[in-house]
Amino acid sequence: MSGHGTPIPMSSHASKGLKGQADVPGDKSISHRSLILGAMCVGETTITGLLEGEDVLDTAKAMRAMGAEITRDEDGTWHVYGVGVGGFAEPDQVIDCGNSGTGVRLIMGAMATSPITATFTGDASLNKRPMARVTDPLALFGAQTVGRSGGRLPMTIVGAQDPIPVSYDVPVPSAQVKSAVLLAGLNAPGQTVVTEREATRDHSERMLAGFGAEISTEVTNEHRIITLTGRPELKPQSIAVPRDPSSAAFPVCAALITEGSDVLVPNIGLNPTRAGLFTTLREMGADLTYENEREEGGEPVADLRARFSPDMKGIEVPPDRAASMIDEYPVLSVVAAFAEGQTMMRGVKELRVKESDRIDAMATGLRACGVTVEEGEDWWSVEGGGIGGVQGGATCASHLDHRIAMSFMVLGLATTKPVTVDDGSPIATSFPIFEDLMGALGADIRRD
Ligand SMILES: O=C(O)C1=C[C@@H](OP(=O)(O)O)[C@@H](O)[C@H](O)C1
Ligand SMILES: C=C(OP(=O)(O)O)C(=O)O
Repeated sequence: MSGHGTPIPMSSHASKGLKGQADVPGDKSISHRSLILGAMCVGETTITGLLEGEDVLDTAKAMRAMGAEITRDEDGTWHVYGVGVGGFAEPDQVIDCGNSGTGVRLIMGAMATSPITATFTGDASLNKRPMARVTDPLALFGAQTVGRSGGRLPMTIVGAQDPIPVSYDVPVPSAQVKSAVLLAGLNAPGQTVVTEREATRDHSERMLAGFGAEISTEVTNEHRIITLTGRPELKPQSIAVPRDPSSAAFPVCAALITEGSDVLVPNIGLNPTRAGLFTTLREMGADLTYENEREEGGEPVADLRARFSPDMKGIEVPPDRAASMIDEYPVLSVVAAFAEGQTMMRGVKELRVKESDRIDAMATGLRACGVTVEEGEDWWSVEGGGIGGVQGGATCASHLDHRIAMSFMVLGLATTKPVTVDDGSPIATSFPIFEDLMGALGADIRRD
């Protein structure tokens, strides 16, 4: 878990000619879901390419505490022996999900329709994040919740004894909320229906179908209506987790802003519910190409090739693209600082309730590095200074947020003076090999 250990101050220094291949780790969203769905089958699920970051390891611990047997071979293959839908055991300790919103929200959903009680907590960041968005729909299934004021962790959920299926319109664009409701629906007899107005990442829908659940999605002009039939017998799977586009974003963006760079990031999923950053960068004029485009496991995949792009222009990012790149706005704001003109990002208020208030965290650090940033509740804009136009030289706070820490480390590769973060330890939640991988490309990132 991040935030419990000693802070790791890090600095990033002007670098040139990033070169080579960046093999980024497995997808975080799919990794959490592989463990949770594996725990909800009877029999053995095998997982390769699992992201072994702290967030996912905390989910593995939680699934063990609720009765699943989970082992890891020396070669990195994971095995989950699940308990079946409705088969969770009551954990005898508090479940600590560390820094992970996905972990805690999905697990709360998965257990809320089982007759067990569980108490959840997290680190200082997670315990500030809103949980009512999940516990409100879980109450409709018959679960009861007691938490801190404002719907914060620590929080106890008493699972429903006789769960009833639910129809729920998700009021915020959130795959975590959608997924919590679907996972709760697994143990409710009958049909659970979830409606979302903006398409969010659809890994839960795809994986539930893969595990044999009866699930369908009806897409209209305004909605996506997902219908799940409860009490399926999920069938164990063999899962090869694809690489994480949200992690690929860091070496890709670093290559675009550092002179002489040419980096290949192979095997990245381009599921349209995740690929918004890459579309945006290409619209800005980035030299970012998709090589070897193919389908794997029903998902579009390509090798990304990113080269130094001195002529990028600021753009207006369409608000309806926000969900497909929600975790990538911090690093986009870094690229925007090196483009010519203004980049305007609207429809992004969800950024304020992530591991940190990401608009505030990036705006403060970028301004300290000499970049003009403006913001409102639901939007922000960055004035680009072009390549060579950003001073740097500041120490930026990471606020227990991996994406903020990594974004400032990318910034410092192309600023005139080095950029420092007060604490890089949260990087291990999603990208434990970040420093080694960036170093191997030629990025000068140091522990201070
Ligand atoms: O479902 C998921 O795996 C995730 C959903 C997103 O969160 P929200 O649902 O809060 O938008 C995203 O920010 C997070 O990193 C992973
Ligand atoms: C928002 C994120 O994660 P989570 O909500 O799972 O903490 C993220 O990884 O950027």
